[in-house]
Amino acid sequence: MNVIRIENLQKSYGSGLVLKDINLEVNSGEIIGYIGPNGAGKSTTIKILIGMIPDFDGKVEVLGHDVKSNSLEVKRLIGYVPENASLYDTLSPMEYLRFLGSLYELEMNQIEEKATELLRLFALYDQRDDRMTTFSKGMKQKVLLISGILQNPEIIFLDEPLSGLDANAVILVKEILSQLKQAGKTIFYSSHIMDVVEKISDRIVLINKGTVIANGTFEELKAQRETGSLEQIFNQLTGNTEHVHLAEEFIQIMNR
Ligand SMILES: Nc1ncnc2c1ncn2[C@@H]1O[C@H](COP(=O)(O)OP(=O)(O)OP(=O)(O)O)[C@@H](O)[C@H]1O
Repeated sequence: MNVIRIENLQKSYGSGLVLKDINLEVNSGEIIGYIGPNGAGKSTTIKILIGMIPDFDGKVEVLGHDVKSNSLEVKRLIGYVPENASLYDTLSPMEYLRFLGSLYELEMNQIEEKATELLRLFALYDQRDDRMTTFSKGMKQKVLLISGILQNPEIIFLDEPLSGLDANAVILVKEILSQLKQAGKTIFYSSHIMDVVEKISDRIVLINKGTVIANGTFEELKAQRETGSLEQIFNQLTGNTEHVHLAEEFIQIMNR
């Protein structure tokens, strides 16, 4: 069953067309690794899917709801972990999670219990009432991860979710994602950390300059190329095979 359907999606900012013609279907229970170079349009796609960007061309449905005409229902059903640790950091983690939980109309005692326990699992229990202005990037990212799953959503959209996390937290999040998948959740996962995408994704969708240029399992993508790792496939498909020369040029300019 399709839980995400994207048909002929186009998105412009001013005169610049950043999503050219995206067509994509995601099945229930799949982990999609959504990858591409900087500026390819990954975050823009995710923001359209979660109903944050309403002005686009084409048809986008999430869990059977048209995101343009029914974005509130979509927002109710999905979880979103944004990139760049963007949260209200003058609040404490508990205040932030109470606020988020109440937007999702969760019971206050349920929010208290779940938030406290999830913060404990991420080693943030002792800081649960501290203002997040003093938090490191990774500590903020942990709070964002909790806020994306607090309401037990059907689909979880993660935009660079491992950003700033230490090695222990990365292992924990990878395990959480694979157990969420086993529990039937659909995960739309965008990241630049190729070895993690390679390991956790059922299907990898590679976009470049606003267009899907590859869509398949890691084994399928590998079978079409001579190269072995997803990082090498990514470099080959997005035309970046010049990194040694680029690095030499970089150092030469630096030394001038
Ligand atoms: N609010 C905006 N106004 C104008 N242009 C924007 C805006 N947001 C994104 N863009 C442009 O749209 C393009 C796609 O950006 P997007 O953030 O979706 O890329 P991305 O694939 O997520 O990149 P990254 O890997 O660097 O996070 C870029 O050229 C970017 O400059």
